[in-house]
Amino acid sequence: MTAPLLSVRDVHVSFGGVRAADGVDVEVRQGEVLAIIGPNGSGKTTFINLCTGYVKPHAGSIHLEGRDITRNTPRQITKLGIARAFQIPQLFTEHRVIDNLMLAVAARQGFWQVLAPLDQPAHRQRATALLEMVGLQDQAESDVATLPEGIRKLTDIALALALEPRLLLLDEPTAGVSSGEKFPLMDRLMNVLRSQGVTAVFVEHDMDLVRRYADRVIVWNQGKVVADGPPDEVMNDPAVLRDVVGVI
Ligand SMILES: Nc1ncnc2c1ncn2[C@@H]1O[C@H](COP(=O)(O)OP(=O)(O)OP(=O)(O)O)[C@@H](O)[C@H]1O
Repeated sequence: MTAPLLSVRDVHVSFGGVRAADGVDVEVRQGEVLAIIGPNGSGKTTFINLCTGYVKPHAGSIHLEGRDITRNTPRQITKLGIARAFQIPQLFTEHRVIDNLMLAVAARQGFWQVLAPLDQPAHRQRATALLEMVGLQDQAESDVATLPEGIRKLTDIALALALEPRLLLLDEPTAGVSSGEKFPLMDRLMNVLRSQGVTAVFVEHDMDLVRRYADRVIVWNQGKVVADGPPDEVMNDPAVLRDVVGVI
C-alpha cells in the first residue's frame, strides 16, 4: 500500500476552553476526493488551518508524503504542495480575471516577480492555461466584480492551481453559489482535479454534493473524527444521521 499523501496524527488544538482538535487522526490518500462534514463549530476549518500552517497544534504531528511539516510556515507548506481555496474568494475584485491570475503566476515564481510588470507573455500564457483548465477562458477580460459567485469561486480555484498543488483544500467551495450553479461548478472542479492529478479535501454542508462527489467522508463532532468511510456507508450510519446530518 502506498504511503498517504497527508498524515495527521493525534493532533490537539484548543482555543481558550474550546477543543477544536481533540486527538485527530486523519490520512489523505493520493488521488482521492475527501469530504469533511460536521456541525457548526466542530473544528472543520481548524483542520484546514492546521494542514496549511495557519494554526499550530499544541500536540501531535502533520506529515506530507512522510515529511514533517508540523512547524512549517504557511508559505513553506504552500511551496511543498498544499494549496487552499477560501470560503470567501480572495480576489482583487476591481481587476480583471486575467490580472488576478497573472498576479498568482508571478507570485508562484517568487516575490521579486510581483514587482516586475505583470502582463508579460509568460505570465499571460500560464494564466490563460489555468483559465482554460477551469473553463473560464471566455471570462479572462471580465472584471471580477461583475461575475456571479460561481465564476468567482472557479477563479479562486484557478488561483490555487497556479501554485501547482498536489493537495487542494477547499472550505465550502459552493457556499454562496446559487443552486443552479452548484453542480456545474463541482463538475468542473472534479474534471480539473482528475486531469491535473490533484488530491482534494473539501469541507461541505450540502449533503447532496458530498454524496455525489466524495470518494470518502470524514465526520467531525466537537473536535473529533467520529466517522470515516465511503459516503454510502457513513451517511447512512444512524448515529451520523442523528448527531451530525440532522443538525447541519
Ligand atoms: N482563531 C480562533 N480563536 C478562537 N476560537 C477559535 C478560533 N478558530 C476557531 N475557534 C473556535 O474553535 C471551534 C471550531 O471552529 P471551526 O471554525 O474550526 O469550526 P467549523 O466546524 O469549521 O465551523 P463552521 O461550520 O461554522 O465553519 C469553534 O468553537 C470556534 O469558535
